[in-house]
Amino acid sequence: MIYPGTIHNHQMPVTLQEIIWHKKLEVAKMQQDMTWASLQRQLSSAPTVRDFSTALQQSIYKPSLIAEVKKSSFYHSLIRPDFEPVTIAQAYKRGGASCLSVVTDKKFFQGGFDHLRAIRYRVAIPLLCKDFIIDPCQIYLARSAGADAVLLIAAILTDKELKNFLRVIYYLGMNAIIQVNNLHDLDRVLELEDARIISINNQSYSDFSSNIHITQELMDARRSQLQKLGILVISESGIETPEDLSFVAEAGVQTVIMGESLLKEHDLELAVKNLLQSKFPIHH
Ligand SMILES: O=P(O)(O)OC[C@@H](O)[C@@H](O)c1c[nH]c2ccccc12
Repeated sequence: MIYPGTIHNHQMPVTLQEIIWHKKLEVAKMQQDMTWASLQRQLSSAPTVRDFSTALQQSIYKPSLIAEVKKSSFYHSLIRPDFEPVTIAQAYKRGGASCLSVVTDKKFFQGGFDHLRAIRYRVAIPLLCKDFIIDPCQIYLARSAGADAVLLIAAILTDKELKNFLRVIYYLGMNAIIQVNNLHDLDRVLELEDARIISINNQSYSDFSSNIHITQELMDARRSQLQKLGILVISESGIETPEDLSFVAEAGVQTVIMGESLLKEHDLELAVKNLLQSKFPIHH
């Protein structure tokens, strides 16, 4: 018989609640170490914003690609041991990625704002800050590190927080990408007046498994409303093959975010080129 006390801590699956619990501690510590004046100074010397959504819309590839710079994830452990953020970002750009997603969470993904900063000065395409945003100070820090867009996860924010954070992001001249993985959250986001980019996450927040049919399901349910509102839709998580890419494209998304399947390849530039130039039929 297994008693709860015999379960070792490292065997317990990570939950979204646990991530947020740690994120709250991280944010509290960040705020302790920071003054308003130093934040303002950092912001005023931040590199200018690049236009994330225009870069996606002007891509010659349909769907366009946001390639993700991510060293590891708690659910799939170390993805790329020879992780060099700038080298990876440069290869992605040469391959044809329109924008990059840079994971900045340290504890669960081994990312950091320093990755964002380093890439910003060396690679000339727009950058998304991929983190668990629960406080406006993270948005300010993302901007000062050179982010052009910030991810907001609908499942961890109230409607009021979503509205406030959107306002901060737009005030700083950036784009917001609002992530949803179910119809309830998609409908909440559609109620917001100024959502412009929505990302359908194919991932479950309970076991972090991915299923690209989530994209099809949500698109089938709200395709006309999304079109009418002129919202740019992204599909992310678990997109691995050219077939997966055309599957979500046929469901109606304009862009994909891909990380792990690219990062597993030795030659990243070639991996991106092969993916974007693969001739799978896409019917519209
Ligand atoms: O590596 P994948 O399966 O291509 O997925 C990328 C991205 O969607 C995933 O890393 C992700 C989804 N939501 C996040 C929030 C934070 C960090 C990372 C993520």
